[in-house]
Amino acid sequence: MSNFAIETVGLTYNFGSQTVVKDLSLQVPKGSIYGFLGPNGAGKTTTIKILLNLLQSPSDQVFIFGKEINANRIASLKRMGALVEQPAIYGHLTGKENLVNRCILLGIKKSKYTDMLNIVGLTDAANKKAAQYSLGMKQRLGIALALISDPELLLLDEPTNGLDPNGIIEIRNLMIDLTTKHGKTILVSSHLLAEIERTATHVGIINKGQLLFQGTINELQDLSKPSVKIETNNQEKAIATLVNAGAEIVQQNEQTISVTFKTKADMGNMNTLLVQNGITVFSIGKERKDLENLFLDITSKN
Ligand SMILES: Nc1ncnc2c1ncn2[C@@H]1O[C@H](COP(=O)(O)OP(=O)(O)OP(=O)(O)O)[C@@H](O)[C@H]1O
Repeated sequence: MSNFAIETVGLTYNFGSQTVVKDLSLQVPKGSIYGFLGPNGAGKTTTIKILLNLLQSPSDQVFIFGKEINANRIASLKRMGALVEQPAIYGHLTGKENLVNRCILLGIKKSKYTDMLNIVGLTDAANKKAAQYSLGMKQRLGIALALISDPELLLLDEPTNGLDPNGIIEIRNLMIDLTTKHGKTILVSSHLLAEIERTATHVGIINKGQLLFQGTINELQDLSKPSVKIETNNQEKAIATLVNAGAEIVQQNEQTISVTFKTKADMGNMNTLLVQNGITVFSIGKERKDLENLFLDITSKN
């Protein structure tokens, strides 16, 4: 049995003569929150549409819970819920009515709507017209609609786009609840790493249709070279002293110097060296390149 909720194998997709997805091999583990990242136009929405069979993939390139999608279309779609682009909501109906409508359409017990409102935190707004919902509430209602048939896998295309910080936090917490309390797997796309770095367990980064990185969020963090940030009373002299001793300066400004390091002992040695040369060290500490810069590095090199 496959451990992956989604697996693509060398997936390639063209719009006319433009290759939009190139040799893409995604592996989304069951139970993960998989952050599908890439700049605008990278091919994220196209990939999600292929995963939902809204665009047809060549055979043997897309597998949902281990089953080839074209040969198992209905069975695969039953296991997936999705929010792609704008949620399909009727503004003149209340949140409850939108959900009840969907239940009727899918032949699901109407009472299911209460669970859905509860999961997405809209119980208090159940009888309010959806047109009066905030953008974040609309997104949550969209997720409730996607969840109503109880799919194991949710595909969310930029669900935090246009939301204010509170709305982003609500979606973030909802995704964590859905995986930890309700056993779902989520693939969530974004063009901003910062929006998903705190929730994603796994990350796939694409640019121009190609996968540039795939792994756990910790593996992504390990890629950023650790460095030591030093603040002294004489930056010029400190830089000269460190460079003389063979240190690699990665960044410098009026207040601080960042130097690569391998072990804690290196940090101690740098401190001693500076003090012995008459420099006062105000602070010295390990730092990591922030993930957003790492993301920009990865996507701009290709
Ligand atoms: N229906 C279409 N016909 C032709 N080209 C398309 C079509 N849909 C998307 N494209 C092109 O495919 C490329 C990838 O677009 P896609 O929407 O998948 O990117 P994305 O990563 O989701 O970007 P964004 O974050 O801007 O939504 C773009 O160059 C886009 O212009």
